[in-house]
Amino acid sequence: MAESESNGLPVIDMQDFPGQLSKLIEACEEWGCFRIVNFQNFVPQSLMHEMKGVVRSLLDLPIEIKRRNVDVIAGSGYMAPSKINPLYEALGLYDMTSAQHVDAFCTQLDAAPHQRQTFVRYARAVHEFMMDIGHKIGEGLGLKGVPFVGWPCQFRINKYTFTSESVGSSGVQLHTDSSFLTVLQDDEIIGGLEVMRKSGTFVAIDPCPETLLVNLGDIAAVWSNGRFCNVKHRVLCKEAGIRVSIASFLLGPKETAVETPPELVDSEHPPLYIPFTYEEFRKLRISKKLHTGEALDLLRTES
Ligand SMILES: O=C(O)CCC(=O)C(=O)O
Ligand SMILES: [Fe+2]
Repeated sequence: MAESESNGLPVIDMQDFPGQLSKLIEACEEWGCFRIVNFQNFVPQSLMHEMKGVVRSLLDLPIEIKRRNVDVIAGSGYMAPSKINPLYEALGLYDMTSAQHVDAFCTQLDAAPHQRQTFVRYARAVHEFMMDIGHKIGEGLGLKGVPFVGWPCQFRINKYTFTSESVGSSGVQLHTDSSFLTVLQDDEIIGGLEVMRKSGTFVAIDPCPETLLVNLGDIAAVWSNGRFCNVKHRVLCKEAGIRVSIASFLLGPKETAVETPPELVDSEHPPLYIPFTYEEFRKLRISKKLHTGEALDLLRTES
């Protein structure tokens, strides 16, 4: 798949490294979003396919069961269709790197043994994949250490009930992810995702089976000292059908402040943000209702 087939969205080939390091960094800076191909040694197609089946059946459970999926941190559990997002609902868990959290989620939803196994395999595979992308980002920036070890990973499965009557209305409103990096297995048939370029224009991210999408979030903008783009995105209903996506969010350091690697700070690039933890940031975003990255402006060194 080439950029010309993806509305200009960069396509990163996992089997072409270190050749694609500079392309990867440019994608992080200019788009904050890219498609990935040839990652089968991390996340096999068969596992993506099986996981999609599991996710569909969990999202089809009766609402009384879905409601058992309570929040561990604000916004981590079940989200029922609401006034703001009537076409959307989601299930999720706070940290897919924790066997206990995955187990608790599966128990809440009465998952069958084969569903649990698929979930555990997917969580492990996607986490390793995220760490590898993180590693490559570090390498592309010429960093010495390997960051991102021990960072929690939120997990969310999204269902959009699109009908011909809802075409043109919003599935999920414009937002940035609060995370450092999000790996998205988007629906392979039903489109609707759009990313906003820095210029303000929207680009449709059309379905592309057998690939994964990466979005960078607010923590990536902080961690990179303003170099990386926390991409704004939304989902619109453009056609009738059930749209299902699987999102895994590498959040930020667990208890310590988000730290910019020293290589990215110098007299020409002074620190842009005061030190804060991911948890503090998440609370600020929620309490101020700032979901498109503006919460970062409250944490700038000169504000
Ligand atoms: O469903 C999608 O394609 C996007 C979902 C999303 O943006 C999110 O879960 O943060
Ligand atoms: Fe998102």
